Amino acid sequence: MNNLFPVFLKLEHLHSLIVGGGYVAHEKLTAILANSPQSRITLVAPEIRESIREIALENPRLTLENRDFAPEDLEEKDLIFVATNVPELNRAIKALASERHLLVNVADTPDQCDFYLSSVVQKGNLKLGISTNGLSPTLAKRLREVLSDAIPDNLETAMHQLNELRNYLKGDFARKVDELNALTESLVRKRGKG
Ligand SMILES: C[C@@]1(CC(=O)O)c2cc3[nH]c(cc4nc(cc5[nH]c(cc(n2)[C@H]1CCC(=O)O)[C@@](C)(CC(=O)O)[C@@H]5CCC(=O)O)C(CC(=O)O)=C4CCC(=O)O)c(CCC(=O)O)c3CC(=O)O
Ligand SMILES: NC(=O)C1=CN([C@@H]2O[C@H](COP(=O)(O)OP(=O)(O)OC[C@H]3O[C@@H](n4cnc5c(N)ncnc54)[C@H](O)[C@@H]3O)[C@@H](O)[C@H]2O)C=CC1
Repeated sequence: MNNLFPVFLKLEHLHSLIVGGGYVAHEKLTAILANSPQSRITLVAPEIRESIREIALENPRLTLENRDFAPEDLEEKDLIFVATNVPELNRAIKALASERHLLVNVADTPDQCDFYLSSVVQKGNLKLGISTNGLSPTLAKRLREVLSDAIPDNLETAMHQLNELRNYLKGDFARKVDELNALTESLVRKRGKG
């Protein structure tokens, strides 16, 4: 049983903090920016990889702080990604952040995470997030590849057409639901049932 509650965050409305500037921090950063390029992010670390500096050059909403983490870094932040190579420090940051009711992801420490990153299938406006409840990120990655291939590219056109119809039917909620359900029924009709 997977008890995680999936949500889709508008990271451009939030201010995220990444603590650490190594390989794992780079992975988190690219996962965030691949989905939400307008994210507002501050990254703090005494050593920051060149690959992260290059990303910062192209992202004015990414601020690099080249120094040790300080508790004040948690101020005015919404989401915290902890990825230093000092496990005790990661735990201490998680504790400080939780005192402030912030949501925290601690790299490689699922029991310290308030949320996990998911594997993401993107086809235009369609987005699927995949979680294995932390059991196998590799399976999540493979499923992303399988689903990316299986989902037809022309869904984008259908999505736009349904959106137009949805706007056209605005007003009478019950009628809108009936019409949209009738129109999309063929998408879910079981094979063999006509
Ligand atoms: C719990 C979670 C917390 C979180 O990080 O948010 C977590 C934890 C851990 N990951 C570890 C390892 C790896 N992670 C990946 C890849 C991804 N990991 C992601 C998410 C998550 N990873 C969350 C659960 C997601 C779920 O519910 O399924 C993805 C989906 C999203 C993303 O990170 O962007 C992204 C795939 C993106 C894509 O390609 O689609 C690979 C494979 C690879 O890189 O090729 C490996 C190596 C192989 C392996 O171990 O499977 C380790 C052990 C580290 C060690 O051994 O020391 C831990 C710690 C532990 O499990 O204890
Ligand atoms: N690189 C990998 O593929 C894997 C890494 N891990 C674990 O993930 C963690 C991070 O790994 P990497 O990113 O590869 O390490 P890394 O050595 O590349 O980066 C660590 C980062 O933490 C920063 N840091 C250290 N003290 C800090 C402080 N006081 N304040 C702010 N930042 C500080 C460093 O400046 C550096 O940027 C480690 O615990 C590592 O054991 C686990 C599995 C795989």
